[in-house]
Amino acid sequence: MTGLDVTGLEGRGLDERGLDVSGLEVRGLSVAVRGRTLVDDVSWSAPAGQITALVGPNGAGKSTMLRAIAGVVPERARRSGEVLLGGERLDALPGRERARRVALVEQLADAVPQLTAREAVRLGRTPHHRMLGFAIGDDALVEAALAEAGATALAERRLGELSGGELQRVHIARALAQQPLAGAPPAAASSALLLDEPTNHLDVAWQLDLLELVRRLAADRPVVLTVHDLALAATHADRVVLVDRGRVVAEGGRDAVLTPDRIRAVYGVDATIEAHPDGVAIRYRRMDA
Ligand SMILES: Nc1ncnc2c1ncn2[C@@H]1O[C@H](COP(=O)(O)OP(=O)(O)OP(=O)(O)O)[C@@H](O)[C@H]1O
Repeated sequence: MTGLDVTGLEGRGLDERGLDVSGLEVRGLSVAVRGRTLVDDVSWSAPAGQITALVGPNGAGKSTMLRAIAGVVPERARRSGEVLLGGERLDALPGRERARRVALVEQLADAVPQLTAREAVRLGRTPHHRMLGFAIGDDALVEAALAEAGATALAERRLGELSGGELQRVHIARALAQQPLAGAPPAAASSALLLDEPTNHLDVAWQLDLLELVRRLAADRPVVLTVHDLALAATHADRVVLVDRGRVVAEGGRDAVLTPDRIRAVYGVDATIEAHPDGVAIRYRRMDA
């Protein structure tokens, strides 16, 4: 089981207030579309070197938050607040530069079935070029990204033939290729990886595989993932941010955030939480049962 030490930031870039400026920090972020508030003045942080799980009921605003951090908002949306990475304001950066710093792997990431995995990963280099095209060094970065995501063996396969788990790896490789010097820390310390429901549609073995990959990637960058399985979040994440109706209900270590009281208040179900040496198990019951 992963330790959940929210104060374990020694050796990281702390500013004079003790905040981790090498990580991702969301400050007062709001997103509204046609007068409806989807994300309501949320503030939370995701330190580099840790996995931060964003959890909450359907429609709570998790995907909208990740998209807003990556600079993607719905049409006619109004966004306010700040997003900092390594102490630098991301929302002030041009889109292309921002895309190099923050990579988002979406739930239903669009996949052109005819593309090979290698071609799809190459597209990750797009924010590094003025026009569509490739530069010297791209090939090596693409191969490094494929290797880092454990997708080298898939390079020549077409996306349309891949399983959900294989496709997820290719999407992660593309996200890594999008960032500066993929696979070459410490430059990667100034980039962040956002994964929207990365374990969706994966069988348990693929889930564990993916979470091991995510753990490796989190070694030198902040990784934020959304997940519905609270036991998985409690077992594999270092930090948990609980979201409900566009707001942050709680943020911090597993024990502090995922309590039966909070689960009841947010999801409307009773939960029994058991910590085991190899993970956390949660049983749910209807409140009136
Ligand atoms: N483009 C959009 N225009 C208007 N409303 C939107 C748009 N995208 C999302 N919403 C609304 O914003 C709210 C939050 O959606 P979001 O997808 O962020 O939630 P979520 O927590 O990721 O949900 P889930 O767990 O079901 O994926 C929902 O009520 C959704 O209907």
